[in-house]
Amino acid sequence: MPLRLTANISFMFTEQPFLERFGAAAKAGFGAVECHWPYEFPVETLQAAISAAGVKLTGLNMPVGDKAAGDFGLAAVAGREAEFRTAFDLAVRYATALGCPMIHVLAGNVADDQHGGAIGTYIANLRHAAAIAEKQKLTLLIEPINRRDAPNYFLSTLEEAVAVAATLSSPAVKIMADLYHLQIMGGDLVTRLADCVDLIGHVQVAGVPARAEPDQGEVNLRFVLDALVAAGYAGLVGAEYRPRGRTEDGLGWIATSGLTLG
Ligand SMILES: O=C(O)C(=O)[C@@H](O)CO
Ligand SMILES: [Mg+2]
Repeated sequence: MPLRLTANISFMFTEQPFLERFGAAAKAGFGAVECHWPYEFPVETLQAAISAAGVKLTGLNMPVGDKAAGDFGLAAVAGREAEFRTAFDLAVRYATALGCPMIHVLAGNVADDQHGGAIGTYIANLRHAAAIAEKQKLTLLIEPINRRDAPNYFLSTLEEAVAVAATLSSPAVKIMADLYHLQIMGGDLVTRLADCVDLIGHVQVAGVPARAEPDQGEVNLRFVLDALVAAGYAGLVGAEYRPRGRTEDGLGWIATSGLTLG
């Protein structure tokens, strides 16, 4: 079975206002989309846009806290557990109302000398969220983000994510394997991903280092995706890149990717 591609409409189709991107993705052939933070719109408005476009929303991010003040997630940030729970509840409300099965739980920025303490906060917050997600049949994604783009982000390597997911041992907690971040943080994608394939809940793709269409750069996407399938991965693949030009003009890479759209 070929893997199915989703369009991340927070990076793609940004030529259109947000609500019009569902329709733009559908017109380009996508049957599924994911996004980052849809919270500026009421749930009913999003439901209408998604249903009019005839697409499925497969993933969204939980709120990150005060982005203007430097927040990029709350899960590993000590002292903000109440805020984490409120933000998580909002994400669950949106996800369930929109029929969206996956929520990305962002860890947040933590100073290097605070990492030792932050792991306890991270595990406790994820445990709380996982219990809710298990009941609601949602999947929580944790994503290692590379340290070049996000130097203070708490979760930066695949191996750390594996250790966290293994500690939690919840069917609701999976890793979002974004090949862009993972290539920057050590590469060796085929072997490292195969070693933890059972813990991978979602894959995202972009070219490296440009973070544009994955048809250029240092990763042979087809080779890596074929290896993931051979290792047993059968989930979705999100196109999370910044198009070099107009989004629609840059979709040619899909034809040779082995991915399916519909
Ligand atoms: O930046 C990424 O990579 C993501 O997947 C986002 O969800 C976080 O900004
Ligand atoms: Mg990503």
